[in-house]
Amino acid sequence: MQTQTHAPAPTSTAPQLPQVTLPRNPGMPLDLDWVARAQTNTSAIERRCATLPGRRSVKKAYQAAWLAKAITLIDLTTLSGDDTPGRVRRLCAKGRQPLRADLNTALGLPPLTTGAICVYHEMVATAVDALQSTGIPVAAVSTGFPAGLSPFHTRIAEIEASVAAGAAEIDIVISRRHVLTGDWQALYDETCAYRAACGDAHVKAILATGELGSLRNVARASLVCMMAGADFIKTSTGKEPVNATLPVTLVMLRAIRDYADRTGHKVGYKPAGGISKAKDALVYMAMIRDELGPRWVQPDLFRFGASSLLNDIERQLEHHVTGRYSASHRHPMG
Ligand SMILES: O=C[C@H](O)COP(=O)(O)O
Repeated sequence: MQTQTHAPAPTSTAPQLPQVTLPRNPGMPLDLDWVARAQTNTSAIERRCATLPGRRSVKKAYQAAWLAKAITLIDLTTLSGDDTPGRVRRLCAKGRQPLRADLNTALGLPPLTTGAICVYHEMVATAVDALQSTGIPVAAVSTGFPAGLSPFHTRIAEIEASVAAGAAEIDIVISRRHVLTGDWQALYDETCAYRAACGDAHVKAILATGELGSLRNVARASLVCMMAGADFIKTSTGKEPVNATLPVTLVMLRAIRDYADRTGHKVGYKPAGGISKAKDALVYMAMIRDELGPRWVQPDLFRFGASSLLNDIERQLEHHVTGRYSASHRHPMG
């Protein structure tokens, strides 16, 4: 029988303005021996993931604190073909004040913000303008998102244009074919070029894990992207048939741990796509805390890529305060 543990409340629910205080991952030369040694034990990984939600539930008093913390870790995202400046401005307003003021007060929380606002390049200028003097970074999905199959020079130009428009973080998509053909040198070179084009903007490397074929490929691609200087590794675009999962998360977190042990550089993690329930967010947070420690549960090292998670977290916090759930249509965005 599984025993439920009460995870301690996060040390602080007030890391509101995401400040990157860590030195960036500078990368390292491609180490093909290390890449080849990366293995995964799928059945052990699946067993561990199956038991985690029961073993690491967060109960009552701590739950609200963890959910408030989760809000600060969200890259609040809109990546739709029908995005408009108006929608992006509303999203930014939600990012500035993600929780209804009465709930914020009742919970005794300081002002919260989301970790970032994540949009297509075309919407970067609008988001930057809407977030002026908030300290909330704008993340742009560039490099021919989501497939990453546009000509290489246009992918580089897109990064440069997003940075020039004010994006502080660039979510790049890797070429899946380099992984599927085992061309690690090509993946490394591509990611190095993206990082160079980003300049001071931080690089989140989207692996599109649902298209990589195996957990071993996920582990190897994670290592190669970190060797190439990725500041974050991210699971998915949200557009693949399978997006963030716990097994993929475990593999990527262990790659991050190996890389930190060996190089001393902490790389961030961003699960993205299909994370829409507060209870699932708590499981991800428990896993990252278990695998990497509490330092990683901060906005400079952990983000959820999510378009609708905030909606459910706000509903759960409303229930915590009032004992009632409001209809989800009362939370039209986030
Ligand atoms: O990077 C973020 C994802 O595209 C968001 O996916 P979602 O809409 O399933 O939450």
